[in-house]
Amino acid sequence: MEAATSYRILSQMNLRNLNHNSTSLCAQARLPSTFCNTTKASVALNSNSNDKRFNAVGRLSLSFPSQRKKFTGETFCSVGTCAYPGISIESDSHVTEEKIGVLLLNLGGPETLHDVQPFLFNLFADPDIIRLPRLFRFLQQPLAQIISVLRAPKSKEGYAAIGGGSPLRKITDEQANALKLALETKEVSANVYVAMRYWYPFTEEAVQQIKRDMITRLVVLPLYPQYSISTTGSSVRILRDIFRDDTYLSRLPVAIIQSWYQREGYIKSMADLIEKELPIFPNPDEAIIFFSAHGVPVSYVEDAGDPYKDQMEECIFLIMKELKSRGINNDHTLAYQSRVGPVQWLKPYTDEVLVELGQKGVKSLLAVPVSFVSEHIETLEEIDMEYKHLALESGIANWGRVPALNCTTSFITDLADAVIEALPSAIAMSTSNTTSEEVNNDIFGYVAKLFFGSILAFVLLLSPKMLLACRNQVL
Ligand SMILES: C=CC1=C(C)c2cc3[nH]c(cc4nc(cc5[nH]c(cc1n2)c(C)c5CCC(=O)O)C(CCC(=O)O)=C4C)c(C)c3C=C
Ligand SMILES: [Fe+2]
Repeated sequence: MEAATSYRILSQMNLRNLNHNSTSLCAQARLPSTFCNTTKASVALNSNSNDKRFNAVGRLSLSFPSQRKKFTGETFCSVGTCAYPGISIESDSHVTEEKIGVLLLNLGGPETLHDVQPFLFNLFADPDIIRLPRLFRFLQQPLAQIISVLRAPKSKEGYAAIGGGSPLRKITDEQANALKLALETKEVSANVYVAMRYWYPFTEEAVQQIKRDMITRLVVLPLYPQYSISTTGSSVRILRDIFRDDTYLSRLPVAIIQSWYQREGYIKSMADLIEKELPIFPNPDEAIIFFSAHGVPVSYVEDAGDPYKDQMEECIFLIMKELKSRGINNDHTLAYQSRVGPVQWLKPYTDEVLVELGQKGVKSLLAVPVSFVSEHIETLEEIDMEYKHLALESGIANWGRVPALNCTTSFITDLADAVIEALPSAIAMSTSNTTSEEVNNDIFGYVAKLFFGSILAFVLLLSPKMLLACRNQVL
């Protein structure tokens, strides 16, 4: 679970690496006087979307003017650098010691065939996976029991076909180690922890380790590039529940990276994988680039406001833009795989599109798994076996698939940058995560209600008719 040994970091280092886009910041923050200089001058920092301001007294604050949306109870930042409205790091002494932690969130997977049914139970017992109306929530666990038992044989077949278990834990641990090293290269030492949602190491275990290690600043990094209620949303909800009830954790400064599909490093790494794979085809220019994303039920997007579909489409757009800039102009398409149960899922469905493309005479197709950054059952079994078979059967003669990013150096380096950029925005969870705008609205709303309520009460209670009515009542 823990991919770290010891660490000591000076706050100066956080600031030195604040933003890879901003050379002026690096120059400023490297000054040894960062935390003791009493000059009040502020340095404006430019980043992609956030306005960051640093002043030489050692106070750093961030604001996110236009990116924030209210979203199922979470403060949501679509660019994904940080979830909180603002922070301040203050230091009385010359340097402040920090014990930095990075918490990687992932789904988890059964390690043996024996684990499959209990893993599925955990998954279906999650109210973010099967969304029952509040009134029927008491049915969640019995329903999870039934569905997991019914689903287990099919799932087991899949896991058996890829060696008897999910490779997710091993790959995520390797990513954690690689991220720790990448951070060290950038002079940030940190403990990197892994928290799985539905199997070992569970979120609770990782959080206990963070407490034991007395981490003083935490960056939460979900290993899902795009945000979905069913993935990042669910993991972060659990995390908030655990943190809320704990004195130490509720005061721990935390930055949550909600999504990172727009990051240049990630987009370029995906484009690299595609560029590298295209030459396997007899006519590389003619191969269709076929993005296949894990689906979600349509109701998530249409009723619950899940940004997953929009983010996925934007992500594909950015990858294709990057490829075009490299002179790669292949046709592309996006479809959704891995639907479960009888409800409508995001369309078009991967299996249906493959058949259609085959019927249209497409001969070469490069599959690109895009919603997940490690190999897992849906790449190794569903894509490499089921979909490949279906495609060949449908007349697609040349089949290729780009590997998952796993520990690709450029990708891990970019994750390290994302962590470093998020560090200064960490804020305690016990602090209300409502935005200042919302707080203002609340205050205005409260004052307005008080004002109009008082007038109404005054009019009603003191009007002669009312007084008369009251007197008649009493009499
Ligand atoms: C972005 C990634 C994922 C989304 C969105 C997602 C939503 C989602 N998944 C299910 C049901 C199942 N998922 C299963 C496995 C699984 N799911 C993801 C990723 C996303 N899921 C991964 C990476 C994995 C594989 C883990 C592994 O062991 O390798 C499974 C179990 C496997 C199977 O039986 O197919 C189920 C079931 C739902 C219902 C859902 C959205 C509501
Ligand atoms: Fe899934």
